[in-house]
Amino acid sequence: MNERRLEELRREIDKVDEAIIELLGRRLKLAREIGLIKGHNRKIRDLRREQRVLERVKLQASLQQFSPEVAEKIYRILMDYFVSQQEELLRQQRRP
Ligand SMILES: C=C(O[C@@H]1C=C(C(=O)O)C=C[C@H]1O)C(=O)O
Repeated sequence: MNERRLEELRREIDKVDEAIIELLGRRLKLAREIGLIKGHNRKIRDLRREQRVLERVKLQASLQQFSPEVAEKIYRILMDYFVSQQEELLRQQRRP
């Protein structure tokens, strides 16, 4: 019985993981669009905006009884990645 419940819960976790990755894919598309709007004349990295994102995410994390510190670490990694993807997109645009 416990085994069955464990399998059930793991299937739920798999679904949650799928949703997380799908949302990250959505976030990536949005970040790329923003990168194109910024273009070559504006700095890609916006630390003030990143600070605001971190504040929101940490607040949401605590409302979900999730560690704000862990949420912050995850988001710092994510935002580095999104910035690098925006830069890569603009680099590709420069190539003939
Ligand atoms: C997506 C943006 O570009 C960068 C990436 C951010 C993010 O992933 O949330 C936030 C700020 C910028 O450093 C933006 O300016 O909104």
